Formats: sequence, C-alpha cells, structure tokens
Amino acid sequence: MPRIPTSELSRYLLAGQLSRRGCLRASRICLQPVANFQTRRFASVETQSTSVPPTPLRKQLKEQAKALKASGQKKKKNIDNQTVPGWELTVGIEIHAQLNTVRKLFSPATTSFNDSPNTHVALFDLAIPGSQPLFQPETLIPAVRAALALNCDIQRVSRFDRKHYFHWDQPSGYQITQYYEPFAKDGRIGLLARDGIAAEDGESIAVGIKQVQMEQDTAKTTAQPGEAHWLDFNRVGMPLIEIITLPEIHHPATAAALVRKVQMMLSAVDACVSGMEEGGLRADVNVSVRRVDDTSGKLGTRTEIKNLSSFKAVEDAIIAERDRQIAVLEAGGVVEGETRGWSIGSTETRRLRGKEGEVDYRYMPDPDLGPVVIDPQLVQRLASSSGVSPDVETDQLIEKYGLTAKDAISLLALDGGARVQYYYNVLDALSELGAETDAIVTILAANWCLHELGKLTEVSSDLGMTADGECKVPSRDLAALLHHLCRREITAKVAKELLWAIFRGEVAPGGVTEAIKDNNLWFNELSKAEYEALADRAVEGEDKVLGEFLRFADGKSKAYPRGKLMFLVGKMMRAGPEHRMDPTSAERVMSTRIDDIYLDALGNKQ
Ligand SMILES: Nc1ncnc2c1ncn2[C@@H]1O[C@H](COP(=O)(O)OP(=O)(O)OP(=O)(O)O)[C@@H](O)[C@H]1O
Ligand SMILES: [Mg+2]
Ligand SMILES: [Mg+2]
Repeated sequence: MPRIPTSELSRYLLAGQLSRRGCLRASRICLQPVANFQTRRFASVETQSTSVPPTPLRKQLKEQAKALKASGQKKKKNIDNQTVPGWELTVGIEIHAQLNTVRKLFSPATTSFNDSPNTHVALFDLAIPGSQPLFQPETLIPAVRAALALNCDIQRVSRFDRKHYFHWDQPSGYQITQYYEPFAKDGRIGLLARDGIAAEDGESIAVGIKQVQMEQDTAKTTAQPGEAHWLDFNRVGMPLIEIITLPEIHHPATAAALVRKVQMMLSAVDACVSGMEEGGLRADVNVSVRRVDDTSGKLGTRTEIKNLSSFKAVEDAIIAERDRQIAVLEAGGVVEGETRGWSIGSTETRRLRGKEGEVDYRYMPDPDLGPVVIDPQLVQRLASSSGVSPDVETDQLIEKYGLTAKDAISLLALDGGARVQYYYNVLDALSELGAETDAIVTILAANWCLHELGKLTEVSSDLGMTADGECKVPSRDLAALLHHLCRREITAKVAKELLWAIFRGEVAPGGVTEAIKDNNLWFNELSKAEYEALADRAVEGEDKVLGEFLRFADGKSKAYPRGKLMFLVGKMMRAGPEHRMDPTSAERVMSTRIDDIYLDALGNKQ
C-alpha cells in the first residue's frame, strides 16, 4: 500500500505552503485537498462526496421508512426483537471519542472542528522525515476526567505503542495508541431502565469497562466521483480515547443505551466536544451468538462491525448481525471472525475483510515516547472538580422541573450535551423577564427546546448549537416568545410561525416583541359572548350529534362523546376568525353550553 507520494507533499513544500520551521513547533499550513490521489479503496473510507452535501441523518431515516412502506415490507419493531429463542447474544463495544483539547496528541497543531481542510497540520502530523512526536500533557485532563466518569482505575504509569498499518489516512504507517499499558483500566458503567436498556435487562445493569486508552485519530477521507479521494489532515493526530467494554451486553437496545450514556457522561465532564451526530464519537460493535444450552462456557466467534455513527445504527447493526450469525449456524455453517460494515437503511451487515485479511499490526512500544506518569494528586483534583453525572442531572431535571425521564435524557443527550445548557439558558432568560418558572412553564420550555426546535432541523440539518448552549434561535428570543405564549398574548400557532422566522434570521436578535407588534400578531381573543354566538351557530342542524350527549346525560351510553364535542369545536373554529380564537376556550364554551342550554332545548323539542 503506497503512502502519500512524496511528490505530492514536496509540491506543497516547494510552493512554500508547509512550514519549514522546527518539526515540533505549531505550524498552520494550508494544503489543498489532494485531488486524484489514487490508491486501493479501503473499507473504512467515508464514502460521502463533497460535491453533494451529506443528507441529514433524520432525513435518511425518514426516507428509509418511506421506502420500506412503499415496498410493502413490514420491519419487526426493535422493541420486539431483543431476543431470539434458544440463542444468547453477546456484545462488546469499542467507542472512539475525540477529546476536548486545544492541541493534537503529539504535535502542537491546534485541533479543529469543521474548519477548512488542511489548515491545522504540523510537520509531525504528516510524518515529514525528521519530525518527532511531542506529547501534549494537557490532553490528559479530559482523558482522565472521562476515565474517572467511567469508574476506571487510573494507572500511574502508562505507555504508547505503535500499531502498524498502511493506509492513506495515516501518513506515518502506524497509529500511536496504548496497547500494552493503557492509562485506565477496570471501569464500570451503570445503566438504568430509563436509559433505554432492553426490558429483558430489568431495572438496571452494570457493564464492565476493560480499559480506556489514548490514541491518535486518522485523516478524514472523502470519496470523490471516480477513484479520487480527498484527504483532510486536520483530523490526523487529534487526541482520541478508545473505551473498550467487556463482552457483557446481551441485548441490542442495551448496547445502544450504553453508547448514548457514555456520550452523556463524557460531555457531562467536559471530556468531549461533540457527540455521534457531529462525528465526535464513533462505535465499533463486536457481536457473537451461542446456543443457550451450550455448556462449554465459551463465547461464540465474534465479528466486528466498524464505524457506527448513530445510536440507531448500533442497535440495528447488532440485530442484523445476530440474525445473520444464527442463520449461518442453524444451516450448519461456522461464523468466521471478520470485520463487517453497516450503512444506514440496510438490513444486512456486509463483509469487509476476513481473518485472512486481518492486518498484523506488529505492535511495538514507541521508541520516541517516554512513559506517561500521572500524579495521583492530579487524579484527585480532577475527580473533585468533575461535572455532575448524567444520573444526578436527570434526577434534578425530573424533580426540579417536572420533566419526564424520557425528555430529561433526550435534553442531556442532544447536541453533545449542549441542548440541556440551552434549556437552562431559556429558563434563566424567562426568569429575567419576570416569568413564574413553575412546572407548567418549565415543562412547556422543555417541550419547545426538544420538539419544536427538533422540527426545525427536519428541514435544515443544523441548529448551529454551540457548547455554551446558544443556537440560531437565541435562548433569549425563545424565552420572549414563550413568555408571550404563557401569558396568552400570542397563540401557539403564531408562536410556531415566529420560531421559524427567528430560525430563518427574519427576526432581529432581541426583536421578538417588535416582530409581534409590527406584524399585528397579538392575540386579541374573542369575548365570551362572541364565542357563545359561534357555538350557537355550530350546533344549528346538529340535533343528531347533540342526541349523543343526551344519551350520555341520561346514562344510556357510558362514554362521554368527546369525538362529537371536538367535531362541534372544529365547526366553531372554522366559522370564526382563527387568529382570535383559542381551541381550549372554544372547547370550554361549547361543553358548558351543551350542558347548560342545548340539552334542555333538545329535551324540550323531543
Ligand atoms: N466472543 C465475543 N463476543 C462479543 N464480543 C467480544 C467477544 N470477545 C471479545 N469481544 C469484545 O471485542 C472487543 C475487542 O476490542 P479490542 O480493542 O480489545 O480488540 P480489537 O477489536 O481486536 O482491536 P481494534 O479493533 O481496536 O484493532 C471488546 O469490546 C470485547 O469485549
Ligand atoms: Mg479496539
Ligand atoms: Mg475492534
């Protein structure tokens, strides 16, 4: 496998775009994407093309559901597909998480997130001859915080090893990782029913963490039409931790819940900048099956599905691979240890390479790097200054703000932990506006932060959420909007339209009230008499419908005819000026008038 041709690199060197200064000093160089760089396609390559913007995950899932519906096939719901009678599934997960650091692991180049390609690259990152690794000790801070959150024992001495493989995403021909002596071992992660584990796992479950190791990320490859690949070396050398669980997970939903919980835990202690949705976290799942009556005590042969980038993909890929392995074994075959891939929307995993294709990594201690010695005092300090755990924060969101466990956990999980910060910012802004932040308001605010904001991203892919909880809809503007809504000064419909306008940038920041004024959107509700007049008109010619209420009042029918009530309210709403009406008020007036007036009148008629 060829490495990056020296001619390509020297072209940039000659063009003066690569820093000639010391190999170990920070250098921001500007490489253009490597066009038409042809070499063997590797399975782990990300195959999106930059010429076509990637489709947002939610959209992909919707399209997948549509296609399934159109094909007339019915997919078994995951909730009913956690076990296969007669078989035990076993899963172990490797999670790669990008650490929240300013510099790369072994070079002083700054880390980047969605910056222009090849603008954060030091000589060492490209393995320019003569350059050497320079361990950046501050990368230990998020790494140790993460390992502590996962209840690991931090090792006083750990070491770096070289894992050799040849691929264009790793210019040196090896990745520096911790193989023989990782910095953290023997952790444990607790999962509760509310975290979304399979019902079969009961109220709670603990999964062991074998080890956590530090390692370098690889360059990002973007496949272009034809055989060309573009390489972005900003990602090469970014510090990662690899979290390796023991093979102790036995249900697909529990595996997905574990990855989600790890993401929440890492963001709670500020160890990571972004979650799965943004590409800061990736998971490989190892899957095996064995018959429940197997008494050998041995696990089945594992296959590994690499590079999963959503919680749903984790669950779906495990189900597909479990079913494939069972089918092979039931047909009298054997499961081969191999690496497999998964794409969104598929129903089967696909073989990438088998055992014979497995790379011999030729692990060896890196001779250019000394041991890492972590002072127990540092560990203590980091332990005592860590953020609140997701379990505790979920409890607080439930108890203090009245949220459901599902909404609390969704808030914590979204945008790599930034969505819940956004929620707090909205509540603070509501208090500043003088709003009572009782449960009605806190629940309403959570609903908008989750669901109404979520609807915006169904069309556009991005809210632009920052780590400090701000986005294209400033928290103060959402608070102003909710304040008016709670005081019934605008209708929910107007509030939703305003949210879109803010998102599209059509309302100046801080200008929600002005926008309502300028567009005459205040809710000038109908008077009681006006509602009553509309109700009277709505029941004209509806004696048959009113008869249903009479039957209920006379005890002839047991169920209150709520559907009929809503039918009459719908007639009222259609007949009146919608922007001046509230469906709840209309319903109240209609139901009172049915009881007080219309039924008597109907009785007299009959
Ligand atoms: N029989 C099995 N069934 C399911 N999972 C298993 C089985 N045996 C091991 N595992 C899991 O496989 C994973 C092995 O990860 P580890 O990083 O140690 O090795 P690797 O996959 O060979 O390395 P890498 O992919 O990083 O090159 C662990 O999560 C472990 O729990
Ligand atoms: Mg591994
Ligand atoms: Mg692996």
